[in-house]
Amino acid sequence: MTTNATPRNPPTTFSPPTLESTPPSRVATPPLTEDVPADTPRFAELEGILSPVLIQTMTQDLKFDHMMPVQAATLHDLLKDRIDCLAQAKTGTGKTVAFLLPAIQTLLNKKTAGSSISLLVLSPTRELALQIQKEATKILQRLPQYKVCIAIGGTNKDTEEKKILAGCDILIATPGRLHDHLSDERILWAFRSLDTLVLDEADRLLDMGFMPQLKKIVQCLPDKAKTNRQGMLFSATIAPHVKEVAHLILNKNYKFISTIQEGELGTHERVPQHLIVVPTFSDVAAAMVGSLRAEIKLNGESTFKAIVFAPTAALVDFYGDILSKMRDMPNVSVLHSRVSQGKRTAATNAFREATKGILVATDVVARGMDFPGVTNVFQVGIPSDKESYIHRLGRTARAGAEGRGTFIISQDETFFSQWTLKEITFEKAQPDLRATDEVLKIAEKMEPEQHAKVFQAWLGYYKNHTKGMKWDNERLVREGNAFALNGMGAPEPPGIRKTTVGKMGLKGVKGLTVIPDMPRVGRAGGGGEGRSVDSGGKGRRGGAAGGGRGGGNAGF
Ligand SMILES: Nc1ncnc2c1ncn2[C@@H]1O[C@H](COP(=O)(O)OP(=O)(O)OP(=O)(O)O)[C@@H](O)[C@H]1O
Repeated sequence: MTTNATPRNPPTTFSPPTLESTPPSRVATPPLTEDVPADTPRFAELEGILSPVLIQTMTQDLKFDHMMPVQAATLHDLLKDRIDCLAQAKTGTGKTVAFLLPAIQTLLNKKTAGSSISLLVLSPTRELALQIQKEATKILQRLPQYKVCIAIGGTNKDTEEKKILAGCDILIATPGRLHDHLSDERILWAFRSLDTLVLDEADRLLDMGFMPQLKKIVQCLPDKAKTNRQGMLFSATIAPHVKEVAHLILNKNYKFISTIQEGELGTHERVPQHLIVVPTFSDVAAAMVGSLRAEIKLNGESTFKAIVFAPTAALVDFYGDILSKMRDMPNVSVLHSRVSQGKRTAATNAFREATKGILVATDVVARGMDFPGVTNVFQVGIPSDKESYIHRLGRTARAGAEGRGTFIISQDETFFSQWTLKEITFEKAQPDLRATDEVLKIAEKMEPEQHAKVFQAWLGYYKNHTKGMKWDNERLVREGNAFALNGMGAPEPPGIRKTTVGKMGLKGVKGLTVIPDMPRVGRAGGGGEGRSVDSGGKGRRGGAAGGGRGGGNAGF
């Protein structure tokens, strides 16, 4: 499949600095403490392109002075020429405004408030959808007659429906819930003259996990050519498959605009990335504690705000429980898809507002989430892929701020740092394992059900990486058993139900304790038993029972 995509075509109207040239000089933009480049155009200079009211909002309310490079590089194509674009820029560099501003101006140019949906933005997670809704509402604060609605999973569908039907100009949605809504004729009708369709975190939405839903959504929408609908894809990473499937949303002759150098991995130069390699999986949690303590000391406790990423929901709970039992840690919260939506939203909002604290999370907040003032990102265990590493790290050092990254892996996972992330020059640091006994004492006291969950999640996750680690299934089970005994302090390796063992592809593997399936009476009991794999990535859904469909939360 070929497209006529133009590789990194520098924009013309604003002659913004191409990032390929010298690094831009910087100017402080109140009230942000971060710096933004000074040699991009100012919002105040956009008269005749943007409505005066939007310019006032950007400059007086949001106090944005200069455009960020990706905003300058795309505005002309997206707004004046209304060209379909695939846009790439590093994490935390203002992509949200880059797509919202031209799309909102198009809305103002074309529609009176409440007439029909003009802009649809799709997001891979509910949290990101809520954040984009907030951002769009801020941009429209002087035009409150235009309504920004939301369609995400885990919330009341009828309430959403009523709001959409009451006159919605902009809809921010996750694919699963939107698809559910589209079975309603009245909602379909609201899309009759859609002007703009945006995929934020496009490469995630266009990967295998979301593709079937996305195809169905596009089929439901009015014909792109007839309605002259514009397509925009934005992401910090453009995985190779994206250019092949971009035609689902974009015209054949779409433009590819990137502010990232070719061959560059796309992480910020100013983020020191530390690599800590521990001898075995059982040492990972202690190294995490040791490294957190060192970074808290370095940063100062009063402003230490960190996200600790772990591969699966069960491992997030495991690390979260350990950290929250340590007196010297700031407030610890956890976030993953098994947490109820109400708690997820509360935890997200609280962490956004907090000046200090630790959020332990899965990839559910890896992409797009803008938590101000995150000083550190820790990745504990390998992520599912290179893109995930980049997006997770991008939760710090946003909009010109400083930040630090720490990647903690066991010896067997070093294939990932050596090969998958070969462009990164890591600063190697020695593990501090002084917390080993402390961690083990806390882990030993956990309920057998929690040990079983963590063990099962661990096996399920690393089963997907046996090739990289050059392990066979027996080695996987041996390592898992050692982790259960030495890392979790379980009295013996937990048993796994027969069906689950089958689903994991571990039938007949030596060293596993297989326990009989639960009798099939309803869904009660078991506290999470019956899930096959508590998977963390790439659209693989978790197990069958209990976790809910996730409606666009990608099963993390
Ligand atoms: N022109 C600007 N001047 C100053 N700050 C800005 C400007 N544009 C956006 N910002 C701020 O920069 C921060 C990062 O922006 P945003 O969240 O859109 O990043 P992103 O590129 O989408 O990141 P990610 O790849 O993680 O999704 C936000 O707090 C946003 O309000």
